[in-house]
Amino acid sequence: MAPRYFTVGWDQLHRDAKALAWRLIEKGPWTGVVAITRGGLIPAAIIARELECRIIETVSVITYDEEKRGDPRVAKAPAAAGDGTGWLLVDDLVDTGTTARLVRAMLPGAHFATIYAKPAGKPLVDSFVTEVSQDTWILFPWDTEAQFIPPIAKAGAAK
Ligand SMILES: O=P(O)(O)OC[C@H]1O[C@H](OP(=O)(O)OP(=O)(O)O)[C@H](O)[C@@H]1O
Ligand code: HPA
Ligand SMILES: [Mg+2]
Repeated sequence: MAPRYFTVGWDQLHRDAKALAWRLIEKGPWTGVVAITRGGLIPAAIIARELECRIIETVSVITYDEEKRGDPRVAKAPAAAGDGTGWLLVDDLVDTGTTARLVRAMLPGAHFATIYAKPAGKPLVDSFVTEVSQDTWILFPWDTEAQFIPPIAKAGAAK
């Protein structure tokens, strides 16, 4: 398990996705957006809205079961997008780069954009917004919910 967590709320996710859209608008125009599902779906929706892009394609890659990494499996290949030229490929983050390597091989012409990037995956991304350390696990808003936490004094007394 990763030793530290970085919690991202909906507001921050929206802000960071819009910051990515600002970087991408000057690199376009784009034929369409390819979302790497599932994590790339919400970032792709926000970016497509900002870029006024109506064409959305998907590629589904399953690499993790919760925080455990396995062999990447393509559950759905992109139906359109050719070799990716003119298309924007969007994911929530790049971590080890396992997913990115696989998808880049399918769409070598695409511009690959993620909101967050860890050092091992950073060389595989064309555009990103925020770098986090390799030992940080990013908690996305769709994977979390708010819950009660006991006061520090009570938590300390239990030790
Ligand atoms: O750089 P990597 O080490 O490959 O990790 C990054 C990938 O892992 C997560 O997807 P996951 O496999 O959990 O599937 P999901 O998007 O459906 O949740 C995340 O959404 C990225 O796609
Ligand atoms: O840090 C992460 N957070 C959420 N999903 C992930 N998939 C790979 N790395 C991560
Ligand atoms: Mg994913």
